[in-house]
Amino acid sequence: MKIVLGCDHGGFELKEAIKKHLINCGYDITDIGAYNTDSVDYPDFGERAARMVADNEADRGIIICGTGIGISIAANKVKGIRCALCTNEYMAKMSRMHNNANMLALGARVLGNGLSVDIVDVWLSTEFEGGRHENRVNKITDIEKLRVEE
Ligand SMILES: O=C(CO)[C@H](O)[C@H](O)[C@H](O)COP(=O)(O)O
Repeated sequence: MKIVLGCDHGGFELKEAIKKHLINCGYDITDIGAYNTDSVDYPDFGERAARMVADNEADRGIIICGTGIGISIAANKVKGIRCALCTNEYMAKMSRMHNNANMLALGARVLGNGLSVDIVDVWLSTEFEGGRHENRVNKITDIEKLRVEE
């Protein structure tokens, strides 16, 4: 599975920890930055990672800022993206089972590294349940179709 990682300065250290873990697990990782803790703007990285997922250059995306809020809002503006901001393993599991989330957002100033890695592991190993949830996810896609074409 190809995974794109992105973050702002607030998420840099957690992104590095997650990257190390995922490489050890054998995932194919693309790191689009940030590459240090110099101040940057989270929408740039949220959008870049989201476009890679939307364009099938990555299967999933994991993005990190201070709270996870700003970067998830930015990613969710990209057509085809369902980015879930998760603060625990239950949310991570449900975001896959019920919402078929293709991106995960984490808040580095909210979560410790250990919990974050556990959230990532659950999120990556949980399948979409389909069934009644398929129709609901399709309705989200229908909302996107109302937008003026990009
Ligand atoms: O977007 C955010 C909040 O929704 C992120 O937490 C950012 O990392 C944060 O806003 C960055 O703040 P800073 O004071 O510039 O470090």
